[in-house]
Amino acid sequence: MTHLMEARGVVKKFGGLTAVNEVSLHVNAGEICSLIGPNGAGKTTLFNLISGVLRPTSGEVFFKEKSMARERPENYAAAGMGRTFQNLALFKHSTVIENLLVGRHTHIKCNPLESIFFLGRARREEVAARERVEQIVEFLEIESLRDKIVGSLSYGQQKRVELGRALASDPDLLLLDEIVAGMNREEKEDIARFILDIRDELGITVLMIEHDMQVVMDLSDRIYVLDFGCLIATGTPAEIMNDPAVTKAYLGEEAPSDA
Ligand SMILES: Nc1ncnc2c1ncn2[C@@H]1O[C@H](COP(=O)(O)OP(=O)(O)OP(=O)(O)O)[C@@H](O)[C@H]1O
Repeated sequence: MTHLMEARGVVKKFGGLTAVNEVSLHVNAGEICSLIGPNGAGKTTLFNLISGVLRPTSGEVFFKEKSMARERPENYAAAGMGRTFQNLALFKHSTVIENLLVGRHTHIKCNPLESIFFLGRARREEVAARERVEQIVEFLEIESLRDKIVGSLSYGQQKRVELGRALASDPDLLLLDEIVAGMNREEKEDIARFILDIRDELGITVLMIEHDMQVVMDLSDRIYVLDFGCLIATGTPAEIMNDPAVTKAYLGEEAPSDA
């Protein structure tokens, strides 16, 4: 089977520290996969390597079977990779709609002259962008927030807008970095439902870093576990829950035996 995204033997060193150590993983089209591990395990660094924010010290990332080694970071969205960030990456003084339109910019192909005079292709692209953004607003149930300034929204609402911004680029693979962190139970349940719908209704594959084990166990088809930069386990939620190496990484001790 060909993988939508594959990391092969990826290493990232920061000076003397090996943050990601020979990690190989893949995500198949249509899956929801999670990347978990204790604080400092290397999850965000690995996400940054997958999404082109960082270059690996060695190893390679493939997306749609193409090596991304020479791809410029700004081309990743157009290639079909969308992501959210652990710390919100929104324009706080702009409205929700304006933020979502920024996420749509990868689909704008008109040249500056067409854009200035708002003619032909520029007009068609603008109309298409606004239509798509309105669909996302409806999908994420944020109609009442559409004209609000992002900085005035609650943290949970802003996270939902950031999810919308990532969706606006129509990604094939969506990378979610701790999307439910800081949310209350109700907000988490809403986002969990949206993640399932993103896969089932929009057909978008998801790879997420998540500390909330309830969300991880409920949503994931497969889970990868990192510890000290190394991949220590991979499997279904049931397999991961019963893996002694995972318990040891989280609790710092061997899992109790059945005996
Ligand atoms: N730019 C950097 N320069 C130096 N060290 C870094 C850099 N980025 C990350 N690190 C180190 O790499 C290791 C992995 O960090 P990373 O943020 O990837 O872990 P994480 O699993 O995402 O942690 P958390 O769950 O706390 O977000 C840590 O020891 C961290 O201090």
